[in-house]
Amino acid sequence: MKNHLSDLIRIAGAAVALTLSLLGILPYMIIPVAATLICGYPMFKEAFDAIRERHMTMELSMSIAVLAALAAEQYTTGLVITLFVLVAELLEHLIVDRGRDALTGLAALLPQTAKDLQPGDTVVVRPGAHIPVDGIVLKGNSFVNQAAITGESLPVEKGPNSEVLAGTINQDGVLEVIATSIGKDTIFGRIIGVMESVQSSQSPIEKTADKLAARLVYFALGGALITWLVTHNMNATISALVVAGACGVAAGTPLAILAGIGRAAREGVVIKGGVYLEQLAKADTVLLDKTGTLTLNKAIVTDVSSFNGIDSRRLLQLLSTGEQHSDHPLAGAIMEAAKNEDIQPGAYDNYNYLPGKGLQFSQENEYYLIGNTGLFEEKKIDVGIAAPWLESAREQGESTVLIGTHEHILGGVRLVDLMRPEAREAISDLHDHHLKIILLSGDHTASVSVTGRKLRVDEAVGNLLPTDKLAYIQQLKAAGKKVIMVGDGINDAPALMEAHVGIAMGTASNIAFESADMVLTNNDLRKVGVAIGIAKQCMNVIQFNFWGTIIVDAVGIVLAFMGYLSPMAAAMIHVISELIFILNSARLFRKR
Ligand SMILES: Nc1ncnc2c1ncn2[C@@H]1O[C@H](COP(=O)(O)OP(=O)(O)OP(=O)(O)O)[C@@H](O)[C@H]1O
Ligand SMILES: [Zn+2]
Repeated sequence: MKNHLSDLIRIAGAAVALTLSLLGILPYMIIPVAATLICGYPMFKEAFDAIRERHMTMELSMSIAVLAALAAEQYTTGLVITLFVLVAELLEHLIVDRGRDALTGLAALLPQTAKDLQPGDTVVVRPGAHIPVDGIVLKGNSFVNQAAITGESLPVEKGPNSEVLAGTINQDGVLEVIATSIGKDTIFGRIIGVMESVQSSQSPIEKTADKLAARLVYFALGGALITWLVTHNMNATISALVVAGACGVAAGTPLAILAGIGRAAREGVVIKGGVYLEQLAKADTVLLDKTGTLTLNKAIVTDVSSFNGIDSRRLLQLLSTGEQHSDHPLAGAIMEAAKNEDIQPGAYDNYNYLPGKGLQFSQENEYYLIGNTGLFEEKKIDVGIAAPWLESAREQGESTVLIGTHEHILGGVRLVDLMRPEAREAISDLHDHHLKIILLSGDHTASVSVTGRKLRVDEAVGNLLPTDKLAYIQQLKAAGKKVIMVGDGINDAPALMEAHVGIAMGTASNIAFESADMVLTNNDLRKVGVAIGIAKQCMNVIQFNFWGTIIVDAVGIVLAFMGYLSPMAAAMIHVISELIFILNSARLFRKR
């Protein structure tokens, strides 16, 4: 605010001097010249710095114009141009700061009390209070307003075992919460961290904007030079210098990016940099992981079958022994099924996880395999006896997990994974953005195809190991595709990093937050389409400002050359057109 105050004092000073000299009260040149030089000091200083750093800014062409006016004894003109520049800068700062405050103001919400807390501590949150930590509810029931973080407009009901997020507001009940992360490690803390880093780094389009702004200064200088050489008309030359603005490009571009990222954050999408906003707008292909991304990670065992006469309780017990430490979604379902039958997992001697295939373990000198058909084929174990059972599962779009020894197959379980309720709508939104949608999965191709047909995706590819997913993306990129990958962030980390834009689901996983370029904080798949819409709107605004500025500057210089523009009219066009472009960017802060 303090630099705004000095701006205001300068503006007032210049305005008083202008009024006095217009009224003829101060006929001497000394006052308007002194007022111009003193009030215009910040502009002259920036122009001087620009020359030293060999970096073109509009302050340079404006300063040349003002000095030329003073030299030609057009004191009023010099003062008016200075006044316009000062007013324009002040308005521009006010608009940009207002936008920035809307985002960094969030940081003030990060509860201070959290500093003394540790993960594992219990906090009591009263009605109306901000929840200070990310955590799990131990006791109590309440509705919580999560709009600031996930963009959900309706309060969300919370009870024992619900997850709560720092920075959200507890509405009506008392909640006892056990902290899982605090301060900067909370989702809210990370969002703020991302916002800060976005403001300190430049995306490619911002660099383009800076280059364009510099070219426009050369353009103005060149236009003025030609005008002087051809017409020898000082007024026309000053007008040519003054009419060309570039702030709509130079300041409007970062403002639009910030606004887009800020709006996405309020919708529950954290975007880690302007570059991803650009990539989102250009994307033509979306790859969706199946398990955990399109499905809820809440698989249910629908059938346990034995193929060699082995008792089905014994089968479940072996399965739970193998799966007890796995965090694969299918493992969770198997553990749940065993628990429902009061079956306890047993002890094992050796254990190996086989990514994308399953696992093996040994117990009392017998080796067991648990996993997909690919794993059994690899170990040359005949699964012929299970073929009809496998086929009927796949026709239903169900997943299967087989269990066997190294000699023969013992049995298998069928599982259904519940589809996210919004998956279908999310996919149709993506189609509306003209994207090609491909389902990628480690699950069997037949059941992936069934899911793909249900969801109306363009292609469905199964039997992919995590490395195959990576290769698939590399292939698309080599073919010139702009690829978005949406995954659940744990086994998809390499694919998320390889895609132009990697989007992770989920609030909890650390790995997701690190390896992805974007995070959907509320797991709502529809927000991918929302983010793409915001990104496209942002890029349209930026392009509009680019072309608008080029056209206004070019037409202005031509009019000045032809002698149709007074310096005052030129200054007016410069300032008003720039303000329009900056307001065009600021418009993005508003919700649709
Ligand atoms: N712990 C496990 N127990 C049994 N089978 C497993 C296990 N882990 C992996 N598998 C088998 O390997 C396949 C591929 O696993 P992976 O984790 O690569 O993909 P996914 O998460 O199942 O599917 P998606 O690629 O759609 O997320 C699974 O479909 C399953 O058949
Ligand atoms: Zn300007």
